[in-house]
Amino acid sequence: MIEYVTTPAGRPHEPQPAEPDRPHDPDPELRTERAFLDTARAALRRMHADVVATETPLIGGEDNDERFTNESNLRARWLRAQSLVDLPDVPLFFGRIDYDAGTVAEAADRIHIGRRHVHDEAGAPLVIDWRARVSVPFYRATRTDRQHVHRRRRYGFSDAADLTAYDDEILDGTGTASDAIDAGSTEADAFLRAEIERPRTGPMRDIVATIQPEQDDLVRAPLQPSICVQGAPGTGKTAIGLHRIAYLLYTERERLSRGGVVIVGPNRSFLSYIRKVLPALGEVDVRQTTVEELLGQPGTVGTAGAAGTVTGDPRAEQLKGDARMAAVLLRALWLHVGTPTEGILYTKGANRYRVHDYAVQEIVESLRGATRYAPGRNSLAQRIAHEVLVLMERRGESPDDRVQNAVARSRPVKALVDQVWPKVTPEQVLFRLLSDAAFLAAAAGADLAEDERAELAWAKPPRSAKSAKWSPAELVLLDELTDLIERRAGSLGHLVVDEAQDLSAMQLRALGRRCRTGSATVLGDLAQATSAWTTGSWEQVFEHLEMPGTRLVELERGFRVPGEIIDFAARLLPTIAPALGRPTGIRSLPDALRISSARPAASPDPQGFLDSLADACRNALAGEGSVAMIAADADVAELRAGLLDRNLPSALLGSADDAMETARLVCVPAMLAKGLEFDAVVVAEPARIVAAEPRGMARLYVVLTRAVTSLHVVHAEPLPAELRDTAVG
Ligand SMILES: Nc1ncnc2c1ncn2[C@@H]1O[C@H](COP(=O)(O)OP(=O)(O)OP(=O)(O)O)[C@@H](O)[C@H]1O
Repeated sequence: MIEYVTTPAGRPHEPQPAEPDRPHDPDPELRTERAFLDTARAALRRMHADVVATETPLIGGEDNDERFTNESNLRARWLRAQSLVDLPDVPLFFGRIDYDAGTVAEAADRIHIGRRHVHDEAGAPLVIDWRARVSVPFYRATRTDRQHVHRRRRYGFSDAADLTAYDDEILDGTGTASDAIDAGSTEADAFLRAEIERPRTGPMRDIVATIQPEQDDLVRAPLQPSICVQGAPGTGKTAIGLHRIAYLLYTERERLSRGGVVIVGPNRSFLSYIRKVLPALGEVDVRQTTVEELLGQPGTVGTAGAAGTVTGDPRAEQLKGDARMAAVLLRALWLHVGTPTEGILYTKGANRYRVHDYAVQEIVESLRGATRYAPGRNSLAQRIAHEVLVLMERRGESPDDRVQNAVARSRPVKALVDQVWPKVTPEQVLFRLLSDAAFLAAAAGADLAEDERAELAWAKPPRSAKSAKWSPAELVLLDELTDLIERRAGSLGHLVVDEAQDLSAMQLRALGRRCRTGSATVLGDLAQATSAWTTGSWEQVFEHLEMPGTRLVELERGFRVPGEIIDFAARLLPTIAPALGRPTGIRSLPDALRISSARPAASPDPQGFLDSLADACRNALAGEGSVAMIAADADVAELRAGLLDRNLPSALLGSADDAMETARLVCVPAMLAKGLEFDAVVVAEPARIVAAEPRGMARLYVVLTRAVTSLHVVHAEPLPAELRDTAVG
């Protein structure tokens, strides 16, 4: 429970950083910019203090509406204060554009662009939000299409967010020779490279200072239609999704805050990795969750779990994620509605009214499938009651609505409804489906073959629906049944689904249901599909989400992985995703890839292998930034113990949310590597990663594409054939 405080002295007043002590800088322009930064930070502190100091008026009274209004007002102010906290390590602005004189009405021609809007006491803007329309040319203007921009300035900052340098691009060629470095984009590329190569020390950072034009196009795409980004590893999909949320909250805040915005990621480790991006962009109210949590299934998948995790029999779990299950469940539910063989006799005083079985049959048939299951039960009771009322009227009575309701609730009507259209829970229906072969056969119709039904059914059914321990895939089926029984309100304003290629058809249906009136940003890479139930085509994903008009965009320009590494990993593509384009890396690092054969495969020697692995890790740790040792899930603990024995302290990813921040060397089970990145990566024994699961080759592709600076593959067993014969040594 969050506490909202109304007094100036109370939280959420965070400590605000003071201006740093700086050595005197000889460059007057830099001095001016630094002074401007100080002014802007002071203004932000004042804005924050104003919000904290303002009393939120509370409405008296204790009824629900008044309490709700008070809570909402306090929360809104709390959120506003949070969004105005000056984060000590996040620069307040990162760029500036100088427009041609007179371009921007009611504002200066020179604007500083930052993560949020800052204004002075008189209300004049000091820093303009990057999301504002007037900021767009910062990202889009080129020398050939300069959009009235004369100069684009980018700033360099120290780790403490102190301004240390600036670089200018003069787009109209009127600058001095020294200013006019290459406006074509060498400068921009250098900035981008520096930003990408800045060593990583923990969670993901925002990319707001260097968003590329093709990314900007997606970040600023309107709320409708939904968009899907198919992108090779490191093309910035996750970054785009997060910045898009921040952008949409800026342009459509009211609409979105009504339904809410949710980002769905593959597992807790990934969510922990991305958790700081939106707060750095001033957005503190976005739910970041896994599919399991969103479906209200906490605990089914723990820290180490992942969407696409198969906990039961893999083939059965795959079938349970199959789109055909939607039809099977629908039939299974409606099979509970029987054919009435008797009518009812309703008695009131000396009068008796009979509704015949054929009349009840007609009502049941007209309702079957025309409503959700639960409201159908009520309708049946009401329609029978209506028949009774007609009989009453025929006898000259004049019954009103109250009489109809009383009849609908009467014992004979209730008994008939319970018999013909029984009350059921999702658990009862699924329990029956998976434990009663005849019922499953009837519900399956032509949708499931006999052998599939045999695989789907429980080998050892639990004793009752109540004592069943549902697997993740079964919980998704329960979610579908819940909606079939009583329609769910699906009011999310916007949904971002990352690593969407791994979701089953039934999971996608569950997500789409929660966003019936909103829109979605779907992010993923078919080549990184590792779950058994992946649908394999984006068109099918849109169909399952029930978002047929989704716009599909493909990105191939990779920012994370150097060309040398992506070329190596891409050798797997003809095997795992032959239809996809070949990714490229925007950077080339000649020594980025190393492959070490630890011992001849014929004489495996665990100690020798561990020594080689430890050497590779030590070597990686000699560079800057984060280091990961990635191995098959079953091997990680043992390999980590071997590294610890060799004096290499490390954290185990999945053991705690902040594992990536507690040690420079992180041991990562291959299953959790998706979506993450590290400056240096050491991969242990690729063949075992491939052998560990049916789509092991795709898993290896994921693992090989996590490195920003260096990848070292250590193996004793032969490499997969696609990766052999490399000149790298
Ligand atoms: N325009 C950019 N400027 C600076 N860094 C960028 C830019 N675009 C992407 N990056 C960086 O590249 C890395 C990869 O980005 P991201 O994780 O969003 O890629 P992805 O497509 O989701 O990758 P994957 O498919 O592996 O999950 C991140 O460190 C991100 O910050």
